[in-house]
Amino acid sequence: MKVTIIGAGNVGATCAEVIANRRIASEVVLVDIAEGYAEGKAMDIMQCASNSKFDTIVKGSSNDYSLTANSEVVVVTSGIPRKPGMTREELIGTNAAVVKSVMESALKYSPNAIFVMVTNPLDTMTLAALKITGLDRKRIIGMGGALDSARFKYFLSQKLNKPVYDIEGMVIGGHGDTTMIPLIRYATYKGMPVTELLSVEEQEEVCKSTMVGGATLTKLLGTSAWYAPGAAVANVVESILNDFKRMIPCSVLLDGEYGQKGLCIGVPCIIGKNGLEEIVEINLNDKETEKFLASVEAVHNTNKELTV
Ligand SMILES: NC(=O)C1=CN([C@@H]2O[C@H](COP(=O)(O)OP(=O)(O)OC[C@H]3O[C@@H](n4cnc5c(N)ncnc54)[C@H](O)[C@@H]3O)[C@@H](O)[C@H]2O)C=CC1
Ligand SMILES: O=C([O-])CC(=O)C(=O)O
Repeated sequence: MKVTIIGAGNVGATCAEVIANRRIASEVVLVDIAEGYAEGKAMDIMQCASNSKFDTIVKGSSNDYSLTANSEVVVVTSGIPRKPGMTREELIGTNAAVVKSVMESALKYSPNAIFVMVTNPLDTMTLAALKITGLDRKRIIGMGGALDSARFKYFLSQKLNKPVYDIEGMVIGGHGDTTMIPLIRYATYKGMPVTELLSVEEQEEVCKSTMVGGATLTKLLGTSAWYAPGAAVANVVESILNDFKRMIPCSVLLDGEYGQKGLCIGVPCIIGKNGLEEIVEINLNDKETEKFLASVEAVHNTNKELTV
């Protein structure tokens, strides 16, 4: 099982390390435009192997895509991250050009791959990848909701003072500071609705912290986060390679689901060997529907700036 990761920076290299450490794939190829960088990251990760006890082979390539040939999954993390004070949407110009160049090269060598998009602004870059390649929507999945949901569960665990492992929760909508929708009504602690365990103010605090989770870390770190993003991507890759059919909120092209068409946005998806196996249409109440429609409008507005 071979995975290519384009962009050997913070998120790409972390994802490679998680995939190797958890033995999710047998081979990982990191590709980066910066000369020597991907080779260096790959060598560093491989020098973990004897202590961390994994057999996955991690290779690096300075923009030579022949090494990526016949990957089952291609992860796209290449592009610039935001700096404190910026929105993800401000990255659109630079990153759309990067996505265009890498998609064409990657597809040439791995014509049957499933693509997992990470580059921001995520929902728009996922749509860009679809437009550039003309691939079926099943094969291009944007990773945003897996990360946002992990943050949601973390903030719930902090507020409830319970282990994160005992908490379930999902975030849908756009992967943006104001567009994501933590579904608090569906969140549970061991099956018990968190809405029965937290006050309305506490619930609002958790949702707010989740929505600005990426911005908070960007302010603290000076660049955007990588550990949780890398782990979230690895989980999506794992569900594809093993055909686990896990339900993971991902940004995919809607074709009538949730009453929407022509945009990629986070919705609950069944992720398996074909990529997007199914979109799950959960019931949204009036308030959630209103938030979803606002999120759809915001993502459409960002998409208008796309020139690829
Ligand atoms: N969807 C999500 O949930 C998340 C998305 N992101 C996004 O992921 C992207 C990467 O973030 P980081 O890894 O932190 O950035 P980074 O700057 O650490 O790494 C990006 C890498 O891409 C490489 N690159 C640029 N152009 C390239 C090209 N044409 N071909 C190959 N490699 C190229 C750079 O040389 C760099 O090594 C950003 O756009 C960031 O906003 C980050 C975290 C979460
Ligand atoms: O905040 C950012 O720009 C990076 C990202 O998407 C995240 O960490 O959620």
